[in-house]
Amino acid sequence: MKKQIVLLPGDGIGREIMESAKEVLQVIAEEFDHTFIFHEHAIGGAAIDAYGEPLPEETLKASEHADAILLGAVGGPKWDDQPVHNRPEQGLLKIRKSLGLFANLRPIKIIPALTHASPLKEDIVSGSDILIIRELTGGLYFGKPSERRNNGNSVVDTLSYERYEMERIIEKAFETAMTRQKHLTSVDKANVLESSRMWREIVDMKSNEYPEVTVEHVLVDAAAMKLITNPAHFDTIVTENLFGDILSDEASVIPGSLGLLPSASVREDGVGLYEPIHGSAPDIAGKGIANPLGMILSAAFMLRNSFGLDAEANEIERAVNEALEQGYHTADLQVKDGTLVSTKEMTELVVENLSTRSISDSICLTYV
Ligand SMILES: NC(=O)c1ccc[n+]([C@@H]2O[C@H](COP(=O)([O-])OP(=O)(O)OC[C@H]3O[C@@H](n4cnc5c(N)ncnc54)[C@H](O)[C@@H]3O)[C@@H](O)[C@H]2O)c1
Ligand SMILES: CC(C)[C@H](C(=O)O)[C@@H](O)C(=O)O
Ligand SMILES: [Mg+2]
Repeated sequence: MKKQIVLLPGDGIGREIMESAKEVLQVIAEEFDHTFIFHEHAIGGAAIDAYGEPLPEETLKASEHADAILLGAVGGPKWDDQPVHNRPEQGLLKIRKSLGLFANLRPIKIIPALTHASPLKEDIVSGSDILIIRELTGGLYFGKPSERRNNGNSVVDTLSYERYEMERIIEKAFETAMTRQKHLTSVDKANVLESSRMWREIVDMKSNEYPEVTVEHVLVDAAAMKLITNPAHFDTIVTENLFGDILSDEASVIPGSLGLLPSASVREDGVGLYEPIHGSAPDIAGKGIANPLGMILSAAFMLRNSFGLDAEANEIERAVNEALEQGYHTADLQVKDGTLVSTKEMTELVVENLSTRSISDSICLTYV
């Protein structure tokens, strides 16, 4: 299989972990006889420095023509003085919006080798397998007006959604729930927000089309509490943009670190942008200690979801688990014993485990 993949490393640790994903994909390409052609482009702060804007035209054009896009992370204190409309983060919002990537899938699972890594009690997190489906191209992030008024003494941000924007993400959530445990939790703030009342109406209407799916409505504040006191309660969660952003970072304590979680941002035709859910981590950028596994697992997510390469994605996930099983971990993971490794070392361990598999497989085949 031949695929054109656009790489957008971005800023901070985004640049460090993108190297890891690239290396893993190169090994997969060799092992499985694929051709992955990488096209690297600037986004975020790096693009502001080089082109004066966070999403240059050539980055967007290349992304439009790609088979899939991998993104590291954007942002950092260097660009704090930029006006809001030209901050690094706007590059990310604009690429999501321009490519119509309205559905953000954020799976939260316990990695088998990491059952002890969560700060939560093991019996609480045990068996957790959650998919947060976050609306990604509407809500407060994109509503107009968004501005200071009255000589800077008042401010307005706008939460706006069109009906079709809610309908398509809710439809996606029902469809996805049908492939999972058929339990859908819709998260909103319908006790206060008009937008949430419309959201709830649409969920209730859609539920008539999916009688097999059990639906519950949970207010976002209670959902935040339940997510970490009883994560095993949840299967598929659907929510609007900002609530999904906050809940997914919170949910990362279930497996043990923000550095572990991958995501896919997709539209109806399956075109996707894949990125870890975390940011550019300015506090550790440049130190070579970032956890590359959320990025590597995002590459696996891309292979499975955009290219249908299940065996290859499984292979990466197996190699990640194996590296952790052997007792290696990066500094973000609070595991008692084991060996602390750098970003590069963790990447090499994953790569070695990919290769080991091929060697042991061929030995097995010889004996069979
Ligand atoms: N998708 C994105 O590009 C994205 C996502 C979130 C935040 N951001 C941006 O990143 C910048 C920093 O934001 P922040 O500090 O609030 O959030 P962050 O996610 O960058 O970091 C939060 C904490 O988690 C740690 N962390 C994150 N990823 C890690 C990893 N892979 N390995 C080890 N530790 C990791 C960081 O060191 C930090 O202590 C901001 O400019 C923000 O806007 C970008
Ligand atoms: C950087 C920021 C705009 C972004 C978001 O809020 O969507 C990030 O937090 C994320 O989760 O991808
Ligand atoms: Mg976020």
